[in-house]
Amino acid sequence: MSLIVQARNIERIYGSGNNAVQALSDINLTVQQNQLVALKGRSGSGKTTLLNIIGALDYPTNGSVIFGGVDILTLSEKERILHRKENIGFIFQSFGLVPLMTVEENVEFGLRIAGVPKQEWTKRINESIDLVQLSKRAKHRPFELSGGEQQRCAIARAIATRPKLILADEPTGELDTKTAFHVMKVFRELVASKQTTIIMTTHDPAMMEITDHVYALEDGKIVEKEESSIT
Ligand SMILES: Nc1ncnc2c1ncn2[C@@H]1O[C@H](COP(=O)(O)OP(=O)(O)OP(=O)(O)O)[C@@H](O)[C@H]1O
Repeated sequence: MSLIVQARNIERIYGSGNNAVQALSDINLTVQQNQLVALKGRSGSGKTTLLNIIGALDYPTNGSVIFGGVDILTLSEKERILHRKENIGFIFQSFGLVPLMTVEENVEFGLRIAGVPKQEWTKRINESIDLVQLSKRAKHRPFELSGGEQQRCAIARAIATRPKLILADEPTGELDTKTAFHVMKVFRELVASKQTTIIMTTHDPAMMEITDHVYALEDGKIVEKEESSIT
């Protein structure tokens, strides 16, 4: 097994002076390739901030993030954009779907941005939409979908590009229990087939059970790392 992500001594302070908020401090975390890892913690404990930093969407105040052996803080802005495009799939709470595009067009848009060859598109679109059980809604636009369906569309878009790493902020938060378990099963299959590594946040202990490791965050610090019973 080899390391895909290593966060070293991460600190993130928002603002300055009296308004400074210490969102993260002394974060050390290592994630092996083809694992499914969860971050848990109360609201405001720093989970999203950490995902943003690992995903090269934000800079830590101190510390470094190593991705596949490269310190991403040494990359230029252009290289960071390319790194995100080529290596990372994001499933975030705002979903980031394009309102005027149907489910399949949104997934296609993700493939186009990631630079996946055009001849692959149809297969990948059908496969990923089918995996999240959204085929019946493939021709619908986001405003015609429920919150959970929009979330599954965002998941389909992220998995279609087969990124090395998927960062998912509460990916099952909008889903009913049955659908949430189905999505976790899809995540496990992707990880088992060695297609990807997934770091997700969740509040749900039942979802944590399905992961390889759970990191617990409290006030911006990792307080425990649990091995899941599944592996
Ligand atoms: N842009 C910002 N400016 C100032 N403070 C911020 C900013 N973003 C987050 N914070 C603060 O940083 C801390 C960590 O926030 P973060 O969103 O990472 O928590 P979280 O664990 O993801 O919470 P939730 O489960 O509610 O999404 C919180 O105290 C939050 O108020």
